[in-house]
Amino acid sequence: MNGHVISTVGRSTNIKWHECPIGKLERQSLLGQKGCIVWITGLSGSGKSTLACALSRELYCRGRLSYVLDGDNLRHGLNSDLGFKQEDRAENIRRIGEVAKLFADAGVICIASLISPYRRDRDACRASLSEGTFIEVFMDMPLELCEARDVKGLYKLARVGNIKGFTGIDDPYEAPLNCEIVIQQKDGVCPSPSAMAEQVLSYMESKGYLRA
Ligand SMILES: Nc1ncnc2c1ncn2[C@@H]1O[C@H](COP(=O)(O)OS(=O)(=O)O)[C@@H](OP(=O)(O)O)[C@H]1O
Ligand SMILES: Nc1ncnc2c1ncn2[C@@H]1O[C@H](COP(=O)(O)OP(=O)(O)O)[C@@H](O)[C@H]1O
Repeated sequence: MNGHVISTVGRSTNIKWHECPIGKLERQSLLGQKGCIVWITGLSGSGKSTLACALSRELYCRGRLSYVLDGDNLRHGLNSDLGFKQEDRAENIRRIGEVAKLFADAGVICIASLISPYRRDRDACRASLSEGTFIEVFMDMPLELCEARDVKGLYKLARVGNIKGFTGIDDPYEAPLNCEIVIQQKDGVCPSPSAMAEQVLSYMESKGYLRA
């Protein structure tokens, strides 16, 4: 950011960016890792929260600092004013993306797990970050599996029309075209939570995220 320019951003006029001498690089070397966003997208019941928790625990065991932003959880607070129509989901993703960006700037491995059904919204978040900061993980699980799990009974309600606009039933889900990681069933069997976490961890390890 240019430190001297007075600018207008959205409805904020006459604002100026303040640089701090302690920046992302200093924080990263303190933590021994690279701040980034692991963005887990997929249908309800596809295992996003399960992977987020397993990954966070594995990182913790390896002495790495992470923080989980779960769509469901953030809807209890920051995003409690949002519903599920397209513009609300877009705003949900934009806000979580902005919060995740702050965590990544803090040097933290931020794990965002939310349906984020629209490609455009996910791509906008990616585009607002520097190269390599956004690691998109697609939970490529068949609708039939997610629906069979139906932990919260929401698919059942959606099928009988008691929930309108439910992702995968009567609302769209746009799969990523070029994501970094795809989690899939093998021979019709879903990998265990720790195997899913291991797949993400080995990607992170090989790309150097787990060192400053
Ligand atoms: N209409 C509709 N469509 C999809 N999901 C619904 C809906 N209504 C409520 N829920 C519950 O909300 C959870 C999804 O919230 P997200 O913030 O991840 O959604 S989104 O990214 O804004 O699309 C989702 O939780 P997960 O199962 O964890 O994905 C559902 O439990
Ligand atoms: N890899 C897995 N193996 C077995 N069960 C899983 C796996 N991932 C998720 N589950 C189960 O599926 C259900 C939905 O998972 P969850 O993580 O809540 O999905 P989401 O956050 O995408 O809605 C939970 O009961 C969870 O225990």
